[in-house]
Amino acid sequence: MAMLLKKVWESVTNRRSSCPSSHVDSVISPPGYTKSPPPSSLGAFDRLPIDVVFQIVKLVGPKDAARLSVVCKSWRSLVSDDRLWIYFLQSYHDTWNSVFFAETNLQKFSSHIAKSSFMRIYRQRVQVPGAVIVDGGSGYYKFGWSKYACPSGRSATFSEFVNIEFPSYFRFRNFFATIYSRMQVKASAQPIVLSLPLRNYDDTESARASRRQLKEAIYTALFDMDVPAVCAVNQATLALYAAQRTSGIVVNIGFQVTSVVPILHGKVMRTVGVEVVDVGGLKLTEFLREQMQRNNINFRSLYTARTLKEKLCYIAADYEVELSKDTPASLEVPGEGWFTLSKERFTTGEVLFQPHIAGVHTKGLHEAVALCMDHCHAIGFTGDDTWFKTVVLSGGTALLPGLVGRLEKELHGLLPSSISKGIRVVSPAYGADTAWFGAKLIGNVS
Ligand SMILES: Nc1ncnc2c1ncn2[C@@H]1O[C@H](COP(=O)(O)OP(=O)(O)OP(=O)(O)O)[C@@H](O)[C@H]1O
Repeated sequence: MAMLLKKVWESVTNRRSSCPSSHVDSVISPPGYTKSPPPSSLGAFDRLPIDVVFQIVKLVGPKDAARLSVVCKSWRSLVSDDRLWIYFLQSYHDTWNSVFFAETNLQKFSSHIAKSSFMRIYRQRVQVPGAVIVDGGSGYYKFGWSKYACPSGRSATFSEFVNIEFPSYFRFRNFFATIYSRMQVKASAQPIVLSLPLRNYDDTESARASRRQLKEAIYTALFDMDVPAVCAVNQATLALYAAQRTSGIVVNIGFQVTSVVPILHGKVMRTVGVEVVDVGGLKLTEFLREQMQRNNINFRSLYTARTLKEKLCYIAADYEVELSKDTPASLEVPGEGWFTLSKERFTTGEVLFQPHIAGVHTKGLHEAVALCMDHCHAIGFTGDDTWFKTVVLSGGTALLPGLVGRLEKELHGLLPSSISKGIRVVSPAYGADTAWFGAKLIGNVS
């Protein structure tokens, strides 16, 4: 292998003087994701099959591949191949593995941006500084950099800012100023990609006005802080992008409520209707606390109940069958001691499907999703009856083990086979940080 690489460089050095040089900047492939035509002559490398030369270039890496492009037209043609740079994007940087999806699927939503070659896209990734990413969840906000693998910080929104969803200019100024100071970055230095909370879902004039008001308050607060560019997208659409899809139904199990959001080609289908269930992560924690108090399990803080919920609870595949089983499990909570839960482990999550057991009078999660699918099917505007059959879960509570299988099972039980055939429930790829990852993906689009 060392010999082969040596040969590449000898060939490069010999030919650099004889070939007309060109700069990497000028290399732009035709629109689309293309394969370059076979190069005319690669000198000594002509004796090797082109696939082998291609493999060698993969091995030399992106930096040296870019250098090869200035040797002559033949090498430039070879190393401009989109497949090579897609390979580099996906293999050389853990945090860039979604760039290919973003560039091929999300870029088309901004028709004014001309398509670039993947070689150019790669170079932009190296040169352009990242964006600040903020997911202002109603329970927990997450912030960080688009170039980083995960959020650099998370904090409880409700305890610090009471409720950031009410469009108050000063509340937003305070919220963003806190984040910029924690990130130790000047607001004017970076663009920001922001996830908007899912509120006022309806397709009515007053709901539209209230969404506009929320956006305006956010934009005004940010531009008054001299932020150079703002991109704000709703949480559900970002969760869908994080699952590398642009159409489907997003089920965001939020802090206070659960939203079932149909999205087609990146657009929330408000005409179909967004279903809202008044159960979220907080309700489950409170219900576990009540059960523990009832069963004389002593603890000091609500955070203990939350930890036990996150570490020991699950969703039963069949609630009635589970009730007849012995299901104890124990966990040590630092500062509080050991706790053992039994039936509480699955009765807590069952509130999502049977809210009445926690005294909440609303439909179950499966019923809300089935209703949404039924509406999507009835409207049927695309001629494609499959786009709504992928259900993408998001939010921390969606991490409860067993949720995917149970939701699929309930949907098959509720819907006629014409609708339920082909349904797939997708677990949240990034749990509570799902919207943050969707925003990061947008922050990385050229
Ligand atoms: N592994 C887990 N299992 C169960 N629940 C979890 C887990 N991880 C986090 N949660 C719960 O998820 C909830 C927080 O979720 P998340 O951060 O998605 O809310 P949010 O983004 O603030 O809400 P919203 O979508 O309403 O803005 C909390 O109730 C937390 O206890």
